[in-house]
Amino acid sequence: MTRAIVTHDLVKVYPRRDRPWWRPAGKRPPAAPAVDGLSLTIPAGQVTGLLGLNGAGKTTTIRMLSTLLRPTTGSATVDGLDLVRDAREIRRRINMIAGGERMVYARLTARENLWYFGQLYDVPRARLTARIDELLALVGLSHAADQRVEQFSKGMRQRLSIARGLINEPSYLLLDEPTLGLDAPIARDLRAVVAELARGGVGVLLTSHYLAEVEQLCAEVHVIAAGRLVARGTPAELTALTERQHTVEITLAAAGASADQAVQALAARTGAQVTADTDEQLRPRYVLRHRHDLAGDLATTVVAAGGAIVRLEVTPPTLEDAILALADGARQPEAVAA
Ligand SMILES: Nc1ncnc2c1ncn2[C@@H]1O[C@H](COP(=O)(O)OP(=O)(O)OP(=O)(O)O)[C@@H](O)[C@H]1O
Repeated sequence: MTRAIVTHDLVKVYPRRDRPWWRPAGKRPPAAPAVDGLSLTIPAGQVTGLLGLNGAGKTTTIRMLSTLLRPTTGSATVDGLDLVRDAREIRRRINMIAGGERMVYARLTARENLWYFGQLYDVPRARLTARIDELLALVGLSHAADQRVEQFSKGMRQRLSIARGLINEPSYLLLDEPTLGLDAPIARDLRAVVAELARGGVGVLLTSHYLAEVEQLCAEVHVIAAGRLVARGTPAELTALTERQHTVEITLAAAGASADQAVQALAARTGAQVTADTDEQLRPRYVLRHRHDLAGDLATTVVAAGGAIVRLEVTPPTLEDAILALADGARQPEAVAA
């Protein structure tokens, strides 16, 4: 059996809360599902991204996979174990870290918190003491181990939440915006830890609004919109899928008929869209849009035609463009196929 979390047609409909208690439920339309038939695979040993705009259903999916929320219909397995029937066993193998949430107790010290959660996860006592020390060192809290959490800064609490999420040495780690609100160096350390865990065989599911983080860590990304899968692929594949274009902007020192002809000829030959105007200093400026980066060709052509380049700037398509386009596409009748 390949080790993975596999979901089949997972659906979650939250009960409607906008009905006053005296009004009968019968006539109202049911609430739209927050997750609507989601089938995905989160393999062991890699980081898999789950992306979508606000309200797409990412947190709901993570809460179902962490057994905190029961699916309305559909099923999921974790290394072959059933999400609902084997929830107790699954809880030992899975953990979740949610950014901005402090899933630790203020009245307890850092060490006491980890001891408490370790017991909850049935970590053997003989292992637990050493594990707590390792984790406190990992998140840079060894010096504050015996301080009460109420005296901690926000960043320290978040770091302790990360240690809590790793206490049971999970086989699968569900990360919901894990670096939200973290200082850049701590966020970078956390990314390094996540990459290392994946290399060691842990299966990680990551949601993040920091797309650079997603591009850096994720082997594969699932994009969801309104609870449904709209696309799947490597970050590079998704970026290419949307056919967003490279934009090359070139500014020349002075107007010249042959440089102008050269730019227009290149655009005609490649099928690039071209617009011509002038900058604030009235120097000729051209903007070319094409699926490929034409900067090299453009520079060579212009120089060969005697033009002097004062500025050349390329804007490649980004994963952010892709997510926006995919989410947009999902609202149109013919959605981008997954
Ligand atoms: N407890 C709840 N009760 C009712 N509806 C909910 C509840 N939690 C979430 N929803 C709804 O379910 C949908 C999906 O929400 P969810 O939080 O899973 O999205 P998300 O992709 O995590 O969004 P975000 O990026 O904003 O965190 C939204 O329409 C949201 O309003």
